[in-house]
Amino acid sequence: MSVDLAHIRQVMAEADCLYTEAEVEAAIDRVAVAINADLAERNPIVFCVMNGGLIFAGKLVTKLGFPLELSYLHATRYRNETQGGDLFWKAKPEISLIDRDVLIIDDILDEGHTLSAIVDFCHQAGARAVLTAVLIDKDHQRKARPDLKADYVGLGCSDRYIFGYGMDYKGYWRNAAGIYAVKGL
Ligand SMILES: O=P(O)(O)OC[C@H]1O[C@H](OP(=O)(O)OP(=O)(O)O)[C@H](O)[C@@H]1O
Ligand SMILES: Nc1nc2[nH]cnc2c(=O)[nH]1
Repeated sequence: MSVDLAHIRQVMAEADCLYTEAEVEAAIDRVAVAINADLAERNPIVFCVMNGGLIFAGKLVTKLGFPLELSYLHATRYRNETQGGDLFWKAKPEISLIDRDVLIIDDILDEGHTLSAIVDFCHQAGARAVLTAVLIDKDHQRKARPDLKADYVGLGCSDRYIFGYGMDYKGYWRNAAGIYAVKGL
């Protein structure tokens, strides 16, 4: 499928900026302070959820001042679309989780099916504790479970389709240095 780059550029030009780069960086700092306070003695395995978690995870882990192991996993249910479907595992963790404390880092908690499935997987794989950090939590009533929350949340947003800081619009603008909402979505 060919990509209409003019459309991709137009989406950026018309988008609403929800958070500037400075605001996102301040949120990442706050999350790092909380995680440093909680996990410094727990020798965690930290997983970045690809692709969207890449920027948040990369920035966050450099602010964590304690020993940790860093890896990635790849589960997707949007696959460059703006509507979610079934969860598809592209890469499961290979490192043993038995009796380990695990921190999952992702960009967004939307309906939460992705994070729930990843947390369940880690528990089934023998993790002692599974904690979650998301850059942004979307506010609506469609969570996979009503009580679904991440342990560490940088920012909140209204129920719109957002991109930037790792989050894509049709595979693009993960590189945007701010968090934007698509006009009309
Ligand atoms: O809370 P949910 O409704 O499950 O949605 C959140 C997930 O959706 C996005 O992933 P996506 O499947 O788009 O893959 P990507 O990370 O490669 O963009 C995002 O990175 C989260 O992992
Ligand atoms: N880019 C992006 N990915 C998502 N995955 C779930 N919700 C969203 C969203 O609003 N934006």
